Amino acid sequence: MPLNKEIQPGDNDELTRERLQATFDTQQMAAALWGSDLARKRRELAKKVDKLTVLHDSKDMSFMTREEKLSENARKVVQMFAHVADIVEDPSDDAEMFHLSSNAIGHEGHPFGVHFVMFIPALKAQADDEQREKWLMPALGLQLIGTYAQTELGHGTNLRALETMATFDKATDEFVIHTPTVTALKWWPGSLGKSSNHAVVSANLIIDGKSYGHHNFMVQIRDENTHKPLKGITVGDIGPKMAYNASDNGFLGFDHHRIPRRNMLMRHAKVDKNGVYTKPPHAKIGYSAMVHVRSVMIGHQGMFLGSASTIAIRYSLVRRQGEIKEGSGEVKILDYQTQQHRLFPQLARAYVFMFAGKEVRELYQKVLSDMEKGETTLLADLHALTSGLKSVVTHLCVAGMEQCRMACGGHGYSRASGIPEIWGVAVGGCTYEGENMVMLLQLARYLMKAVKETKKGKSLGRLVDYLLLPQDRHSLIGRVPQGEYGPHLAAFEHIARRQIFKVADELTKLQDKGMSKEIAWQKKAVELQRAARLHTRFYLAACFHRKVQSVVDGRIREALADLYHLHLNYELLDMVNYALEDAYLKADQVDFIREDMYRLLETIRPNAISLVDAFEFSDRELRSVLGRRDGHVYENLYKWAKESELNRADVLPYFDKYLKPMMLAARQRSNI
Ligand SMILES: CCCCC/C=C/C(=O)SCCNC(=O)CCNC(=O)[C@H](O)C(C)(C)COP(=O)(O)OP(=O)(O)OC[C@H]1O[C@@H](n2cnc3c(N)ncnc32)[C@H](O)[C@@H]1OP(=O)(O)O
Ligand SMILES: Cc1cc2nc3c(=O)[nH]c(=O)nc-3n(C[C@H](O)[C@H](O)[C@H](O)COP(=O)(O)OP(=O)(O)OC[C@H]3O[C@@H](n4cnc5c(N)ncnc54)[C@H](O)[C@@H]3O)c2cc1C
Repeated sequence: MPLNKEIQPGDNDELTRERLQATFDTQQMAAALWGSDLARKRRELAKKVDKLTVLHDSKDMSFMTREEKLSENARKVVQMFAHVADIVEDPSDDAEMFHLSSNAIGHEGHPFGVHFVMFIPALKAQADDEQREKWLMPALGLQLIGTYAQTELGHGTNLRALETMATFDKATDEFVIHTPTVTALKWWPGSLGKSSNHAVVSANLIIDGKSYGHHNFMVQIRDENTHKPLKGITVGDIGPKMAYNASDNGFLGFDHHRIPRRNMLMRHAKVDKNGVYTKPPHAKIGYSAMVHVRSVMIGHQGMFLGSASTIAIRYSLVRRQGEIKEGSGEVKILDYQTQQHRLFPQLARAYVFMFAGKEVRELYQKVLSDMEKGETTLLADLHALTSGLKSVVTHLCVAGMEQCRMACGGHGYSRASGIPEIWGVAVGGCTYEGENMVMLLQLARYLMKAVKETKKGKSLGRLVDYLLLPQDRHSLIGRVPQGEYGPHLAAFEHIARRQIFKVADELTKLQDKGMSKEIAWQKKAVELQRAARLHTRFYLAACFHRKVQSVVDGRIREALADLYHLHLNYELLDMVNYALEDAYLKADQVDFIREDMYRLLETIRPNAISLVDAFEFSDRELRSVLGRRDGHVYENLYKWAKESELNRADVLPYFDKYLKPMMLAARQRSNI
């Protein structure tokens, strides 16, 4: 029995030969990646979606207009929910539902895009019991479609500057929701433009002329039957974007629109009928829906990079171009060292991002259940971790996906590769849920606090315990027996700790000279975000280490360890300047890291296809001609191109309208 369970009759022989080289069982590797239960569920649901033709794309989405895309995904999402009980084991399992959606709908968006990822999590965390009964139950039952409307035309990052007002009117026991300026228009919320009929709206709570900062309110925006905007509400689509064009991100304005007092989400903060305000147990508890998305994004982004790696690696085993040894025939492009160096580190990143995604979800679930009991101690740790991971992972994902695209040469640039679309979706993640630089600075705030605690001999939390450890002056990389990678991980730790303390000291020095804390922060902001990045990259490497250690099966552990060691080498080289600055690493050690990385590229090469097969992306989910599981790329590229709307006729009207008259006129002039 081959270890790669992907082999099927009719496959391209080249890929079959590659698959037969695997040193591990792909289904076991899939279990390590997704968790065994989810891997099994994914496999089963993909088979069911294959059989349900109502869930299939009616044509390739690349050839559709925006309106066709919106309508197509609305059709499929409705069918998906109609059949959900036959396809998934547990419709309340977000991970299983995400995979169903990924197979049936793809990642370009659909009318329930924000409903499940923000609207429902906001209700779960912020609505009180009575409000949950009123809105959460209908929302889960798909009786209404919700969105999360926080960002405004003028402000997205600085939430304190949001302008939308919710003024309490004691006489009628209502809030008056109002958009005072054009910059106060809500701008960007997903599925708002044309699909949603309800929104969780962030607005400044004003009672008796006093502002209490922004809070969340439930607002019905469209009539349930006619779907027309309610009186006092202006709503529409904000236009095409880089990607996500099957999502109707929208704008929303209110003209003194009245809602009942009980439409403020009141699990934590409250306003009674006399206008008496009760503070929440934590000032930022109302930000929980954002933290939710940041926590799910990590694994999803890993999946996007995993998809791009699958496409590029499979294609690199089908594509032959040039010879390595003259006269011995063209080689598969994956046999070039440069191609391996371009792709395998991206594959390793995809793996670790998925592992980190799982860890962060576990912490999120813990914080959520704590919050239910009014306990918020771990909220700051979760905010710091998700802020750093969100920023570093999205940044590295899009950089990695771009490598995957370029590694596919010209065909990578075609939409047939599938990479442009997932790249466009993934790159949105650098901006939404907190612009990356801003979120890195949030983590930096936490790290600077951690330094203060460390100086008192205390730790701010588990994630920064390592700051208490003494700093080694020199690395042991290359000075310990071959195959020991402890010093590599120690180097990540050293680099992060040094940068964190360095910038903390620099801030202190500036303040000691009389500079205000805020100005000193500005002077050191670039260094601070670097500290946050290095801390997060250490977290990721340590997470990879934890995962490898936890694997029981020897073959899986060995194959994963190869990827982990490649990750350590590649990432260290990427940030080697930090280790050279204080002579922690010497030139010969850098050479050692490089040589070991090249060795690992060769070690990983025979397992390459099985490492990507282990993601178990179905062809339907991957939506890529280049990344087809069976490797039949060329004939299908030709078939795909023939679907182009431009091929509907040999001659298109613009020829007769513009080009022909121009050429005729040019010929006539030349005959004169
Ligand atoms: C399928 C794909 C769907 C995609 C859907 C996308 C949806 C969206 O994009 S929704 C909109 C998302 N918007 C954002 O993410 C906005 C980003 N901005 C912020 O989160 C905040 O404004 C901020 C964190 C940058 C600053 O907040 P602000 O309230 O102004 O901060 P303060 O200076 O008052 O306080 C800082 C203080 O608060 C702590 N903190 C901030 N956020 C949290 C949190 N979520 N949980 C816990 N603690 C938090 C922060 O750590 C500071 O603490 P101290 O250092 O102790 O003061
Ligand atoms: C695909 C997509 C989907 C979205 N979906 C939703 C949604 O469903 N609901 C919703 O409410 N919003 C949504 N948004 C909006 C999104 O959350 C915001 O765009 C995002 O938070 C960034 O805010 P901004 O646009 O105000 O950027 P800005 O803050 O204007 O950022 C511009 C630049 O200024 C810098 N900057 C800003 N503040 C600081 C600072 N304090 N320190 C240093 N640099 C700073 C940034 O780093 C960046 O370089 C979505 C956005 C996108 C792209």
